[in-house]
Amino acid sequence: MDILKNFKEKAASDLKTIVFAEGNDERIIRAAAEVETEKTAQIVILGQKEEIQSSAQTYGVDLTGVEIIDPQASEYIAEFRDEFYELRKHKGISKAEAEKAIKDPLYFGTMMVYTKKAHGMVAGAVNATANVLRPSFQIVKTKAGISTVSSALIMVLKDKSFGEDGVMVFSDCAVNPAPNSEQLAEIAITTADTAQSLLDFDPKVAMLSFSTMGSAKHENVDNVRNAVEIAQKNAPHLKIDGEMQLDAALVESVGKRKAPESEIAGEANVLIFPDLQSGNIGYKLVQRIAGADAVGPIIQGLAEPINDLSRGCSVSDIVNLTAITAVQAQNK
Ligand SMILES: CC(C)(COP(=O)(O)OP(=O)(O)OC[C@H]1O[C@@H](n2cnc3c(N)ncnc32)[C@H](O)[C@@H]1OP(=O)(O)O)[C@@H](O)C(=O)NCCC(=O)NCCS
Ligand SMILES: CC(=O)OP(=O)(O)O
Repeated sequence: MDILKNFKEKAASDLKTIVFAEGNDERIIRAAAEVETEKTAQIVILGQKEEIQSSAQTYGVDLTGVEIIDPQASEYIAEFRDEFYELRKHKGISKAEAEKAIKDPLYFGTMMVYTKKAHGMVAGAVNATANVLRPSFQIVKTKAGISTVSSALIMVLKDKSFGEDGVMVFSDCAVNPAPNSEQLAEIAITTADTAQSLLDFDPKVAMLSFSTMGSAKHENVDNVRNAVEIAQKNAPHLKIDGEMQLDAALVESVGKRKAPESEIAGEANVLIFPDLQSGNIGYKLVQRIAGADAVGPIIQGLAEPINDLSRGCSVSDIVNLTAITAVQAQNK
């Protein structure tokens, strides 16, 4: 799979430090050792040192070169508590609550990134997405010019006739449960930027619906139609079109029939789902039934690279997302 090889080569060319917050998971320990062997990042694992070392021995994995930090006993606790307190005191948090919060590995890892002790974090093999994202929203916050953080999945398909030689980008499949038109427009523009900056795509963005160019009437369709209008107005240089059904977005003959005026119908390489129900189900259908590799979710719009895994991830999913996190850190 060439694109993943490319990410790894790029990551290896300028090593970044990436935190794995979930040292209590076998896949994370195995992935840390693999990243260390492949030399695509410098890994810090969070957790209890003796426990992680003993697990590594049980799995027959060598963690030489991997740093282990215990958030419960780290020299950074006082610094992180004070920084986090300053960031959240307007929400009525006390210093004791701040200390309790930052001893949680997800908060501790996010504080490491915020204070530049690491370049990025990967988590979510054990924790649900909301728990991975909340600390990043509270601590590192959004990039300048972005108000809605979202996610992108790089889908590497078996059928090379779709997207760019079988590679497509799907969004938002992990963050925003029910985006309004403004948010959906921002998600489309941010995802086009991710497709451009990470994959060198000329993005052709289809905004998906159960309707194509007014063929059905419903408030959910209106939400997508309005989003298309906003996205086209805010980013006139991008090829963004819709609303359209999936077949019109992907199949040339159907695109010609249903959306003859569209520049991207039938050849979309970026798919924007109307909400999280369809996005999360959609990517998992393609991953599990069509046998695609789903790389991500890559979180887009945060000020620092912090990425989420699916709890169903494999060791190689973690290794791949780590390389992408390192490349995001290089591109900052
Ligand atoms: C991500 C998520 C936890 C945020 O939920 P929320 O209820 O808005 O969270 P909170 O109210 O605790 O908000 C935390 C902060 O993040 C901010 N925030 C929430 N969503 C945001 C977004 N998409 N972009 C930027 N900031 C966001 C809030 O404004 C808030 O800021 P503040 O605390 O400084 O005021 C929620 O959208 C969620 O659960 N999404 C679904 C995740 C999921 O289950 N995915 C499926 C599997 S991948
Ligand atoms: C991205 C995603 O769906 O994550 P999880 O499977 O952990 O809920």
